[in-house]
Amino acid sequence: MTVIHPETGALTAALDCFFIRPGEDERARTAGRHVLGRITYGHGGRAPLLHDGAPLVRIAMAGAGAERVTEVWTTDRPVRCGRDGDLVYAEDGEHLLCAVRIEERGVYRDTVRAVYEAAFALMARLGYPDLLRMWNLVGSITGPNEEGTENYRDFCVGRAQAFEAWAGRMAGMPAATGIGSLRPGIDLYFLACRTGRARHLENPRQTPAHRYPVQYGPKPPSFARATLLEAAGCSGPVLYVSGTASIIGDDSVYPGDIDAQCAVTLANIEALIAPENLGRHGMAGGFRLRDLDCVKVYVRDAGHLPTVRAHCAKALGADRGIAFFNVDVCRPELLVEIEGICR
Ligand SMILES: C=C(O[C@@H]1C=C(C(=O)O)C=C[C@H]1O)C(=O)O
Repeated sequence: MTVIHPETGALTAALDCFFIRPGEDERARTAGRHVLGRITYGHGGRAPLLHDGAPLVRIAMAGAGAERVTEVWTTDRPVRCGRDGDLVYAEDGEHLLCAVRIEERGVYRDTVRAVYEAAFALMARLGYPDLLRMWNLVGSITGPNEEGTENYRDFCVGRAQAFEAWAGRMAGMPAATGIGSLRPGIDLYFLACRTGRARHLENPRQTPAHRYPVQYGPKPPSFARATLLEAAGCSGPVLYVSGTASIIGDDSVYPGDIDAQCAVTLANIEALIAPENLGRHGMAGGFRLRDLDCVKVYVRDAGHLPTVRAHCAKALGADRGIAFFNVDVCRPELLVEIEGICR
């Protein structure tokens, strides 16, 4: 159930997310609520810091001439923020948002592992052991590191090692995004919650990413296709949908064909969020494409943007305030990727 705020008329939920663009004022949406974090997908990237009582993450995702978008996370509970080494975080008693940046380096895996383990340790120490969503914005994602290994594969090794080291202490791998950014280095931010509310889902059309064969890299990507956050307080269940692309089984399909890749990506999401798939995982409920909100769409070639916009408007609704970014996807042949939140 979603509740209307008595004064502002805004929809309120225990944890909420919305986008603001240049010239828009966040105050109409934050009245009576507390900000858990702001993530600016803009022109410059910087290490995250604490600003106005919450983490401020700035990631280079908008090219020259492209519009900046800020993702604002709010909660109905008071927030406490802090810093732990390079990590900045905010917590509301139910949820934790934390962020960190890894500066450019020749090889990423050991640092990725250390940073992930530091985030896991913070989550455990503050009492939010269940990771529910991770975003990994990787500069030159399909480019080589100084050993000649692709940066994404290098990143996946460190992340997998962190999950292996914490196996038994973590309730599985959550929904994620692993996407290109426009600046060297890796920006990461995570959402975690108190124990027992997060359930992870796979997609009947896709091989679980953590079981991809070795041809895609020495360690498979550690993530689930979606994470369902059970209701808390006045909100209904929320489904966090991972970055989804034109992959069937473990194969990238329709290389070079943007229309077909859009269709497959949207069909993958439709199958993932459908009542049948939640039922398969022993969960009630389900969603349709038009329930997707806070949608971010990543498009590799700027020339494909109009086509992708048209596909998304048709399938998701023209009025959804979708954010589009012209960045690389984690496999060179993937032209488009879509993520969002169903509620
Ligand atoms: C597109 C895929 O993976 C991408 C990479 C992810 C990661 O490594 O965290 C998560 C979702 C996608 O952004 C896929 O494998 O289907």
